[in-house]
Amino acid sequence: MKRMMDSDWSADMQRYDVRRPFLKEQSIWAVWTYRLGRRIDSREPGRMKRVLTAVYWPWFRLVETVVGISLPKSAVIGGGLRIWHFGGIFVHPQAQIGRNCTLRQGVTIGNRVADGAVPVIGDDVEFGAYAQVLGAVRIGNGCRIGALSVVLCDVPDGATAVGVPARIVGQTEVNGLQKNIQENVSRIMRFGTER
Ligand SMILES: CC(=O)SCCNC(=O)CCNC(=O)[C@H](O)C(C)(C)COP(=O)(O)OP(=O)(O)OC[C@H]1O[C@@H](n2cnc3c(N)ncnc32)[C@H](O)[C@@H]1OP(=O)(O)O
Ligand SMILES: N[C@@H](CO)C(=O)O
Repeated sequence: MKRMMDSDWSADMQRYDVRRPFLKEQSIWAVWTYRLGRRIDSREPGRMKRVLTAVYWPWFRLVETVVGISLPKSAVIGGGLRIWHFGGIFVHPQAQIGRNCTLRQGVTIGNRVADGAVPVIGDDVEFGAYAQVLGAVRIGNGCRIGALSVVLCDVPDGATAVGVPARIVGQTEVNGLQKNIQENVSRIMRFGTER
């Protein structure tokens, strides 16, 4: 069978910058399984696709249960996914995650209520351990979500969101735009006291 090139998987592997990652990082089993599911879904309809899909489901359930990482193949996740550690990681089947994002143990990207809308995550986003991002929120490019934070609102490009519910505590330069909320807030406060 012709080997299919999967540039997203190649990008994932680059982020797992260790020798023999399959022996050292359980999370790569889940990432590999997710990419396999996407490749099967992209095949032309036919008997082979049906057979592969039928075999895929028990394999997916086994890996999901063993490593505690649920990456449904219907979710859209860009290349360069890096998951540190494992356990309690759930991505909603309709979620969208950009390129080069980093997840950690306990992260949930899902809805706020059953059948509710789900997050859209930009590129280069870092999720701290046990971060929860819930509902119809947009997380911009280059954001950082603090450990144990619960994000219920949009987070602009380059911002750091922390706490329950999450608040923005900082913003860095993304795409050439200098933004720093903390600086702007102190400037406004200084202006207020100097008048
Ligand atoms: C086995 C392992 O090691 S697994 C690895 C686990 N580690 C992680 O998951 C790392 C996640 N990283 C974090 O949560 C970090 O604190 C970050 C990235 C959110 C912020 O880091 P920094 O930019 O250095 O922010 P800094 O430490 O200056 O904090 C800024 C403010 O946010 C607060 N803050 C930072 N992180 C959090 C958090 N997770 N929850 C609540 N508040 C937080 C700080 O107290 C500070 O508040 P203040 O301005 O009122 O004093
Ligand atoms: N480097 C790891 C530490 O365990 C992380 O960022 O999660």
